[in-house]
Amino acid sequence: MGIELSNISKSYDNQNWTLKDVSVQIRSGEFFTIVGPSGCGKSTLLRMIAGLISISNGTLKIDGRDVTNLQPQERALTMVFQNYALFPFLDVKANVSFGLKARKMQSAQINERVANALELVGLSELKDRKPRELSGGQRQRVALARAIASDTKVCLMDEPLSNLDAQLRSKMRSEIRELQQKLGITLIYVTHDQVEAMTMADRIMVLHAHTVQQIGTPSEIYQHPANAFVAQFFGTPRMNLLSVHYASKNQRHLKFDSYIDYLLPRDIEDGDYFVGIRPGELEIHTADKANAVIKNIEYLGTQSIIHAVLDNDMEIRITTSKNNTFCLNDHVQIRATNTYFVFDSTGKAIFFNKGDVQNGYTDHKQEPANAL
Ligand SMILES: Nc1ncnc2c1ncn2[C@@H]1O[C@H](COP(=O)(O)OP(=O)(O)OP(=O)(O)O)[C@@H](O)[C@H]1O
Repeated sequence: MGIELSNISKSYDNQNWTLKDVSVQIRSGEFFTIVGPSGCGKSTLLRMIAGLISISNGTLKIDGRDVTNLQPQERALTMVFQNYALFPFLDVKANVSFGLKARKMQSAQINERVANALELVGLSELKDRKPRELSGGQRQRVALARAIASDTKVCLMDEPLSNLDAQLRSKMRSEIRELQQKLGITLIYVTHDQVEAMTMADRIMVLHAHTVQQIGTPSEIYQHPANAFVAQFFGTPRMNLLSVHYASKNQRHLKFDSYIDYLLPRDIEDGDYFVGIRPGELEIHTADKANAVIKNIEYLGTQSIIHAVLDNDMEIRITTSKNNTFCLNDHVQIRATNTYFVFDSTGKAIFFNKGDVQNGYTDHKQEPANAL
């Protein structure tokens, strides 16, 4: 079932917008991730879709039906929460069947659905256990089984893996993705973790400062970020943003040094810009003309992250291969390769250069939010 959000906004206090004008069409069977920093309104948006909180403005349609003002149980969807929301006094199968009993379903049908759902998440053996007798990952699977057993075509998940350790989280990511594909459900998944968003989703919505910053596939968002916020949110370590002041077409006064000079497009207007370069797209050399000093080296096994300070005091991050031979306090020369972005003074992406491809930018960003 497809889900259509049209100019959805939320104000908790009638004075400030927590979210403003969120519009998107989520396709049937799509894995759609909502990502952004803490407090940007991800849970608020999910809860509005679920019907747990009211929508201040805008329209929500599920499968073409206007559900903006309907109760949660009238919206034909299920939700999996961060804390799993299991009943501690009920065993696994009773937790999974709870919603079905509430819907007055026949017990033979309930048993079949519960057995199938537990089979799918690999918990058939543990069906008589209480939640306290399960590991975190197993509890998460009970919550998933409950969503599966309900047999709705839309499932909402709010940071479902945040209580799990890194290894289990990575395993559950692929399990959830596989289940979603197998069942063909539409899944809206909230996370603050850019890696989770990138690895799981068909498409990602990036939220920040009360508005949608960009909607796109993981590769669109990584290759063509709409603005400096999105560019820095995705990718580890973060993209470097180097401020450049372009004073006249004939004479460039750059806060960085002459190595960045040639990166600005030829026909750019006077003004302040940021050149964005991912740490893996910089080269580091021992050379006569040093322009930076190494201040810190993080050894990560397959690569090292070098933190250096440029002659103009700007900090810059560079990733190198595992055979890093540089040392603290080395004077080095840092050079840009030919993959980089240019953002205007507001952070909007206006230009990118990738290998031999140079291009102006199309504007993905929505209009900024107005005050109430
Ligand atoms: N019931 C509420 N009443 C008033 N303000 C609220 C309420 N719920 C959330 N907020 C505020 O709305 C903003 C967005 O909160 P929300 O929980 O949606 O963010 P989030 O992106 O999910 O954050 P996190 O990743 O930390 O869970 C926050 O500033 C929060 O303080």
